[in-house]
Amino acid sequence: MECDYHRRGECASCTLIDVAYPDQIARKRRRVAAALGVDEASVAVTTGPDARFRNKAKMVAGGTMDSPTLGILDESWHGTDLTRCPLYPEAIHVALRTLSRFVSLARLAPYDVAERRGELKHILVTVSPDDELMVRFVMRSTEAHTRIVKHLPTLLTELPNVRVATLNVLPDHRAALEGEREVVLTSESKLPMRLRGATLYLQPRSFFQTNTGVCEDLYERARGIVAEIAPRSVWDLYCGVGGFALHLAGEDRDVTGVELSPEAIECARLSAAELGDVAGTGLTFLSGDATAFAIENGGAGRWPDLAVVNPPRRGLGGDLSRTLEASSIPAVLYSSCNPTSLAHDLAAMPGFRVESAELFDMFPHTEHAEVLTLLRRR
Ligand SMILES: C[S@@+](CC[C@H](N)C(=O)[O-])C[C@H]1O[C@@H](n2cnc3c(N)ncnc32)[C@H](O)[C@@H]1O
Repeated sequence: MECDYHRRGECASCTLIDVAYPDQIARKRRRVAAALGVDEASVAVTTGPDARFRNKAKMVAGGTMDSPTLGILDESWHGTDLTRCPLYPEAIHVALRTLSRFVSLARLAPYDVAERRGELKHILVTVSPDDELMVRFVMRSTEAHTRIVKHLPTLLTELPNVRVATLNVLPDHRAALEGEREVVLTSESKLPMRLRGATLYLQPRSFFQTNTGVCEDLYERARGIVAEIAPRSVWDLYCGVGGFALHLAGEDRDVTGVELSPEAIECARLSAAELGDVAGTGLTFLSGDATAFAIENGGAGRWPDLAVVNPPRRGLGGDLSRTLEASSIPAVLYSSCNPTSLAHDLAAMPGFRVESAELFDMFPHTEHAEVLTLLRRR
């Protein structure tokens, strides 16, 4: 992938950009195989385009109201504009150009980290497969709320595909992406992500994979694997807005999704209700801690035929790994974005063997790897 920002030394985010794409894949495949102790040739690989694949832009605001930058800050906190970053699709490029103008129009002062002055910290843009947008202004306070609302009609005229716009409040001076409080500025608060197998809904702070195309492939592959296992009952732990569970639903199958975020569960239930109209599903979504859920239900002897797990980067951790190990669950489908924590969890689950491992390259030009691993009880 060609990138002028990288060539000029302005951005170093894509650490593998100088490695030819096939070599990047070979390198990740080797790493996954080593982490799992399997033969490299057995690790199947799914890739998508190596440019314009990112569905979410997380831009740090810099510069001034009249000449803002949306991108990153350098080591002396000066803004570097990355609005033409080749990882983003055209809809995000257009949005970022328009949003730069909006910063000036609505008089949003970029936050100056060194001086602890200003309001606008980040602009976050997510694009759906239908090219609809969620736009979020992460601000130090609600000081600019009235001005954003006043000028919002102009933004919506210039970017008619904005479905959701919000103001997120991040008051403290810390290196966080977003704060707890979200003020929704549009009549809609959810962005529909119409995938091949189901429509998922994103609320402003919901997790979603950043590569929509490869994510669809991942869910479809999980559906294929699970169809062969044909379990009657499935847990989807760390289910987010329900991607795996919704793709695994079917007649004569109970699927229970568990997720910490109540907002994500609300979205998953909405998708399930829509899917129910078509398929008549046995889908249940619960908000809570995945480990506590497994311990409580397992303690009552309610183990499923299959557990799907898709934890954050830190992995399952000792308690959940040991609970799965001690359970009577015959198979686990583990989707991991971190081969290191995956290997660590597997070490605590010696009763399972790796039946298959597949690499889904969601994050070209970086070391990150998403791995779908089917574990069967020995
Ligand atoms: C990698 S994401 C996976 C989301 C989902 N499976 C998907 O396909 O988009 C991890 C999810 O775990 C959730 N999470 C984090 N800690 C959790 C916990 N202790 N119990 C349940 N869910 C948790 C996060 O909110 C996030 O939605």
